[in-house]
Amino acid sequence: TRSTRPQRLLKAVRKHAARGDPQSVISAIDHFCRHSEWAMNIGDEKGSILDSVVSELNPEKVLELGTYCGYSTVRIARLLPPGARLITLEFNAGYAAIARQVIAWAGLEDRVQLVEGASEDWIPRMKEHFGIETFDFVFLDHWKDRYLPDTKLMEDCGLLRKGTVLLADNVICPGVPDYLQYVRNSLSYKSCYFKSHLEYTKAEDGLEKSVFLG
Ligand SMILES: Cc1ncnc2c1ncn2[C@@H]1O[C@H](/C=C/CNC(=O)c2cc(-c3ccc(F)cc3)cc(O)c2O)C[C@H]1O
Ligand SMILES: [Mg+2]
Repeated sequence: TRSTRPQRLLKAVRKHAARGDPQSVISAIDHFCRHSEWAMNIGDEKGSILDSVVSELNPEKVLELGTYCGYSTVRIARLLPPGARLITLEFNAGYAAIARQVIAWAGLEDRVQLVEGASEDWIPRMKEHFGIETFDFVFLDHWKDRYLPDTKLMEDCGLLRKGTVLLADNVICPGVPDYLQYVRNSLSYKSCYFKSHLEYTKAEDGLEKSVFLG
């Protein structure tokens, strides 16, 4: 049977990236998506904004919602100190299988825990199952209608602390209007918009950075 796009993306990583070299994995995926097949990775332009937010924050405990092929997982994990931990949630088994191999090729499996399952099932279990008190940084890039309910769920589960940073992809395209309205009007967040472009295209998109005020 025909291979899937994530399988072809992994093949391109194995062919063009050096094992243990996260930057070459990132470049191989960006090249594949720009010249072979578009895929919904955050990409190089918005990825540089993600890099600057992570580097400035130096987070110890990171949560990513929506792993897909692991592109943003690699972008974030490569910037973390070895003691730091990134938990990434992905409910599609096929995507999870590819992402595990992409993360391993980059040599970052010691910092990343990929959990297969739905965010709404795992967010309430972060404390008892992973011993997480609160997250320092959360990257939202899963189904767009899940951003707001999952943010409220993280608040209710006490997983956010004063200063926790939420960074949301795709706030223009495909768009997350309910989430944007919430973080921009809630007294519990200080929010700002980073204008950019939809990965590998000229269409407008952007990231919303929201700091939880407690
Ligand atoms: C609730 C939940 N729990 C765990 N994993 C979850 C989950 N919801 C989705 N996921 C997983 O995240 C991934 C989903 C991501 C959704 N992202 C998107 O739909 C998405 C779509 C576009 C886009 C833009 C313009 C176009 F013309 C076409 C597409 C661009 C992007 O950057 C995106 O992230 C894969 C899925 O299995
Ligand atoms: Mg996205």
